[in-house]
Amino acid sequence: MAPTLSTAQFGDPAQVTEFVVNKGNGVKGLSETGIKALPDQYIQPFEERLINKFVNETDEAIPVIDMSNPDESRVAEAICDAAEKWGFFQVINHGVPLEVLDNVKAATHRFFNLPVEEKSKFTKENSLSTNVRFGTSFSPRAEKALEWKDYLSLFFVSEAEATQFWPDVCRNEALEYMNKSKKMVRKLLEYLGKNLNVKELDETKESLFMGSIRVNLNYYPICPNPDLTVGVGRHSDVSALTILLQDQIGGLHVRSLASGNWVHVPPVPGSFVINIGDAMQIMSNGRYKSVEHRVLANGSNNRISVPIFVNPKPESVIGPLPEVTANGEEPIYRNVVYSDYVRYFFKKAHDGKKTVDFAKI
Ligand SMILES: COc1cc(/C=C/C(=O)SCCNC(=O)CCNC(=O)[C@H](O)C(C)(C)COP(=O)(O)OP(=O)(O)OC[C@H]2O[C@@H](n3cnc4c(N)ncnc43)[C@H](O)[C@@H]2OP(=O)(O)O)ccc1O
Ligand SMILES: O=C(O)CCC(=O)C(=O)O
Ligand SMILES: [Fe+2]
Repeated sequence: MAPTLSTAQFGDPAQVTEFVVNKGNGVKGLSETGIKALPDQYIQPFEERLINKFVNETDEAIPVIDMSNPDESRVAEAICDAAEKWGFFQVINHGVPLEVLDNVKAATHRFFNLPVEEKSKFTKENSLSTNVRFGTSFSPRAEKALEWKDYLSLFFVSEAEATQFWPDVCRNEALEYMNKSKKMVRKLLEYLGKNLNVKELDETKESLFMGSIRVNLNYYPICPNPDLTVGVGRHSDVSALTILLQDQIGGLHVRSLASGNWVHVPPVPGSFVINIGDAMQIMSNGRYKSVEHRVLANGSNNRISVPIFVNPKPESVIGPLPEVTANGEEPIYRNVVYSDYVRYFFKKAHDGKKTVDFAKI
C-alpha cells in the first residue's frame, strides 16, 4: 500500500522531513503519495538548476571506448586521454557479463520496492552495521536544499560481513556485480597507472588504487517539478575510480573541461560509465581529472543507477605518487589520510569541486 501523508502535511516542511528522512519513506515514498507540487525544501537555488540553455546537446560527447579492440595500446591510450581531457568515459565490450548487470538492476528495484518497514532496518539509526546505510538525499542535515534521490550504500568489508548485514534481496547480486567487475577495474587501473610510470599494480598500489570498495544503489523516483530540483547536485566523487551502471532513462550530466558546458551522458546498453575520482586526481598530481557531474530529476520515469566506488583503503595516506613527481614536478597536493578526506566530503552538502581544496597545498 502507498504510504500516506495528508494534504495539510505536504505544506509543512517539518512533516515532510519527518516522513521522508526520519520515517524512512524516502523521496520514493513521497513520490508514491501522488504529490503534485515539490515541497519547498527540495527547491534548489536558481543557479543550481540545470536549465536547458547550459546543456550542450550538440557536438560535445564523452568518449565511448571499446575494450575488446585487439590493439590494447590503442585502448590504453584512449582511456588515459579521456581521463586527462574529460575525467569521464564509457566502456563497451568490457567483459562483465550482461546478465550480472541485469541482475543487479533487478535487485535494486527489488530493494527499493520493499515496504518501508523493511528498508528502514538499514537507516543509519537502525542498521546493524555502519557499512550498510539506507538514506535519502546526500547529507540532509547539512543541505539547504535536499536532493530527489534515495540510496542504499554498501561498504564491502568481507563476504562474511556482507552475508550477515547486507539486505537479502540484493546481497548476492551486488556482490556478484562487484566481484565480476574487478578484472575490468584492474585493467583500467593498470592502463592509468602505466601512463603515470607505475610499472605494476603491486600490493602497495593495489591498496592505494582499489583497497576499498563501496557499492551504492541509487533510486530517483518520478518528481512533480523536476526543473526546480536535482537528483544529485554538482559534485566530484572522492573515489579513485567510479564504475557506474545506469538504466535507459538518462539524466547524468558532466561538466566539460574544454567548454564548461553540461554534457549529457547518454545511456548505452551494456556499457559502464567510468569516472576519475578525487583520490586519483590527487595521486596523479592533477594529471587525471575528477570532474563535476550531476543528475537531473525526471518528471515521468523512475531511474536507477549502481555506482561502484573504487577507493584507497580508509587508513591509506594519499598524495602525489613518487612516480609522478620523480621528474621534479612540483606536488600540488599534500598527503592526507583518505578517511579524513572522505569524512570531510560527507559532512558538507555537495559543492562542486570544492572537496579537493582540502588536499591542496
Ligand atoms: C550517498 O550519495 C552520494 C555518495 C557519493 C559518494 C561518492 C564516493 O566517492 S563514495 C566513496 C567513499 N569512500 C569510502 O567510502 C571508502 C572509505 N571509507 C571511509 O573512510 C569510512 O567508511 C568513512 C566514509 C569515512 C566513514 O567513517 P566513520 O566516520 O567511521 O563513519 P560514520 O560516522 O558512519 O560517517 C561519518 C559521516 O559520513 C556520512 N556518511 C558515512 N557514510 C555515508 C554514506 N554511505 N552515504 C552518505 N553519507 C555517509 C554521514 O553523514 C556521517 O555523518 P552522520 O552525521 O550521519 O554521523 C557521491 C554522491 C552522492 O550523492
Ligand atoms: O546516478 C548517476 O548517474 C550518478 C550518481 C553519482 O554521481 C554518484 O552516486 O556519485
Ligand atoms: Fe558521482
